[in-house]
Amino acid sequence: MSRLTEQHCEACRADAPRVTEAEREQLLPQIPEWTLTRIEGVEQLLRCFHFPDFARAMDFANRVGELAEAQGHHPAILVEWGRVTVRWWTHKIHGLHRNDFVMAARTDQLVTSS
Ligand SMILES: C[C@H](O)[C@H](O)[C@H]1CNC2=NC(N)=NC(=O)C2=N1
Repeated sequence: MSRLTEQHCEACRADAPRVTEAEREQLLPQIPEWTLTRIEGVEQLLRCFHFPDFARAMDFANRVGELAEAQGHHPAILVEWGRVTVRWWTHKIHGLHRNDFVMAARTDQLVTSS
């Protein structure tokens, strides 16, 4: 299987499977900076990105938004002075799909490409 950064999101349906425990163990090492968390009962991937000021935080958030639009899969993004918090989960299945791991890895690439 190719690396997460080389993959694209698939169209998500309400009956799509959540990632299994085994898949999670296999995928998490590719996104070591991300935290597995549960918010209001929904499992999500979370990472905080740090920047020198608000303008560069906003610029990064906009690039995450462009990535989301291109892939048809969207995060929660909190923009603060010097910090952007990104959370990925799949709304339709109220949990984690492979898409969320792909998007977390692709989000990391935006930092290294900035
Ligand atoms: C109609 C539209 O494609 C769907 O609602 C997409 C939009 N982006 C999405 N993003 C996320 N994170 N989860 C979804 O279930 C989802 N569904």
